[in-house]
Amino acid sequence: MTKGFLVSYIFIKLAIKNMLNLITNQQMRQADTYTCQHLNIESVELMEQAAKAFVELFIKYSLSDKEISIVAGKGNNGGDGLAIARLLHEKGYKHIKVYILEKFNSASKDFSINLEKLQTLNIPIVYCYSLHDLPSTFDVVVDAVLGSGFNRALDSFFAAVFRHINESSNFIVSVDVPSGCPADTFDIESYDGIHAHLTICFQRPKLFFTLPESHKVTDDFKTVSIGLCEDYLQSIPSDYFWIDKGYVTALLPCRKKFSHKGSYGHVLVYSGTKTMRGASLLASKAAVKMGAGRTTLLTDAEFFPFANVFLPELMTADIGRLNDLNFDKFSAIAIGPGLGISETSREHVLRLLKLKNPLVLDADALNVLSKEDLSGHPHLVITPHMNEFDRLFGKHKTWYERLQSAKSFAQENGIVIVLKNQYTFICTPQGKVFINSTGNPAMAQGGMGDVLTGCITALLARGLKPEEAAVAGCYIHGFTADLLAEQHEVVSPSLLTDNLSKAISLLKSGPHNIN
Ligand SMILES: NC(=O)C1=CN([C@@H]2O[C@H](COP(=O)(O)OP(=O)(O)OC[C@H]3O[C@@H](n4cnc5c(N)ncnc54)[C@H](OP(=O)(O)O)[C@@H]3O)[C@@H](O)[C@H]2O)[C@@H](O)CC1
Ligand SMILES: [K+]
Repeated sequence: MTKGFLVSYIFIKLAIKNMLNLITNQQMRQADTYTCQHLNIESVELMEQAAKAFVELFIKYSLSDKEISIVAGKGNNGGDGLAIARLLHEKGYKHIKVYILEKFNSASKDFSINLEKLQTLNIPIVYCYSLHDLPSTFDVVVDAVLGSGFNRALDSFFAAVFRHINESSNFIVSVDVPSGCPADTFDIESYDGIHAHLTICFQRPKLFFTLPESHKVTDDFKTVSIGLCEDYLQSIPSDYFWIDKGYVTALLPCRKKFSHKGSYGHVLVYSGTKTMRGASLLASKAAVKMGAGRTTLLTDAEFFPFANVFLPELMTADIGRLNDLNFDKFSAIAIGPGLGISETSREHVLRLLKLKNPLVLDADALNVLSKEDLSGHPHLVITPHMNEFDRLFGKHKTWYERLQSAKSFAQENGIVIVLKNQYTFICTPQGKVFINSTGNPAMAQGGMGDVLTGCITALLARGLKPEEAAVAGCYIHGFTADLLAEQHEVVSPSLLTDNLSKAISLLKSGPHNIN
């Protein structure tokens, strides 16, 4: 092993180790106990740290002139709420009122300690025995009724309180999880808990928040570190990982001195039907901007002049002379964007599946296949959206079920499935799911998937493994759009593609401002 290789190997290992593994509520509670024992601190100190971390983020929302109602239960989530009330008071917040729901069998020790501290301050506390003890409207609610200890169906009192808060508040911020949220069971069918505008999670985002069904529970979520032992958390087994910047930057290959175009791989993009060639042009341009050494567009000879004017860097190959084409020279191939559904399309895709070149299948390349066609290729990435996925793998009632199908198929067949979502899931042959943390609604426009296909294919051509190319491609695609969305209401696929290379530089170096 050379020294340079060894250094980058260690760096990548460390980056994986430091990536956030998503864990269950139960495991989080074990981490809570472990941290207290290991650091020799009382659990109430951990509660103080959690409340501080919450407040630090909360004050960034500039709500100090609003009336803040802290609605608390009597477990530790409620204890957090009381500590938050005290800390906001210390920060100079003038309009704080605390409502304690009295329908709990008992109070936790740390709740009681925080209640005692709160009672010494000039903050109104209302003890609520019925719905009538709550005001008719709220401005800002800090929801601290139930957290990870939520363990059974809500009774009519809690359901009525939560309905009232949902219907009569301007802004609801939940502590750790929205009260009543089925974070581990994913059972959202008849949800009657809090619908937060923002949830501030402790230490880890919840897997549930990455599933589209969670829109009933929270509009947005942010995660704050509360000082739990990271080494212990990282040792908890999990199949789900939240992709972060450090992991992706460690994956990206450097452009080295004395390198040349041959050092960065050769991408082949199959062009689509005459009416949808824009899709393959977008994929090709994304491959160029993502740093592939060469990119060739396979298309009809009559289209060569248009392709060359659109993107002079593109090379062209004649689809009419396919039998003369030496596929061995391509380091990675993309097919699907604008392909069209036909028997000929299916023949093209099946031919590519017989080759060993790293391959990305998207859109119509998936629409002409069945799932049986997808096994046996050693370097295959497929990038379906929900409908494409369900056509191949059958209808799914929930996103959690869909995710489980993708996870097991990827593992059983040794392929990478990029299941597109606001938080795209990348399911790997090792049975892991990487969850992409970048991207935003400004990207919702036709052609965006074609750009993603180009990004992933270029990274494959540059030598990344299929799961690495998929993870890095998704992250950079969304990261570029996030930077652009600060200045643009809509981030079109062309705009995103034009800025890919700049965004990669910023990703590696910061600061994160694209202009
Ligand atoms: N993990 C960490 O690292 C840290 C966690 N921290 C915080 O602690 C929170 C977890 O606290 P927790 O364990 O006390 O549980 P919590 O959510 O307050 O609820 C318990 C109470 O609710 C009750 N109850 C349950 N279901 C119910 C229902 N359907 N309807 C009615 N009642 C119901 C239950 O009743 P019981 O089952 O005992 O009868 C009990 O009284 C966590 O989310 C975070 O905010 C931080 O402070 C520090 C670091
Ligand atoms: K809560």
